[in-house]
Amino acid sequence: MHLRHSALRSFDFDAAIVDLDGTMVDTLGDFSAALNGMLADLQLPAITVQAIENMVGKGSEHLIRSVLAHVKVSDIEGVYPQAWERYQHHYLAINGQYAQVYDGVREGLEALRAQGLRLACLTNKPLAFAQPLLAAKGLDGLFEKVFGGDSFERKKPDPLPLLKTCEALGTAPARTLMIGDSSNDARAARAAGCPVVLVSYGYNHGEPVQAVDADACIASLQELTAAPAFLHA
Ligand SMILES: O=C(O)COP(=O)(O)O
Ligand SMILES: [Mg+2]
Repeated sequence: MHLRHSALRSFDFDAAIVDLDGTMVDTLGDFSAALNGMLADLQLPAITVQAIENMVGKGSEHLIRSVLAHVKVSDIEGVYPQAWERYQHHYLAINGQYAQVYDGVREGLEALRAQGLRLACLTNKPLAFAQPLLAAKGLDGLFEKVFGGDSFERKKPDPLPLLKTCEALGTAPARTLMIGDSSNDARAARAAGCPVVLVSYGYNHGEPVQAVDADACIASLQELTAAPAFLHA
């Protein structure tokens, strides 16, 4: 594991807050199926997975607006209500069918739990999408709390969802590790006062994740437990 700040070793964590898309589950196939179903219903051109990848991470509202702009819709706000209705319809119909849990996720999280850490999932995805996805992938039992992009007034990169999640767990932000895949997660964590580790394999808006200000960058969640000093200095 590449640690950028040796101070991280001095932390003894009570909990971890784990991002969903791009961190635990590769959901690009689901996003592609739901968005292209929506576009077909609206008689608009299809979008590639590569283009979608750079738009994921800031919640569904941002995603739909970005996709409509990408296919050159001029009246985005006029089309938005129907687009959102069609997107929800398609997403809920396929949720998890074209998505895969990344290697090492289950093992890494189980090991954190075995070390006594409490786990919460915090995603910018709507809660109504996140809960069935975690259940479909058999990950739901790992988490004491699950919060979505619509659970609080503001989404990541605002610190509010992290602070609210710490409050729900009853843990101090400085003793609660954020595990994510994008600058959204890192910025929210920094502002909330949570240490933050990013995975190298997710979606970071088309930018190299190694350039993001975080405490470590890891290739698998299993690395968190392969270096016990990281967790219990
Ligand atoms: O924007 C999304 O729907 C995905 O968000 P997440 O990376 O916070 O899970
Ligand atoms: Mg993510």
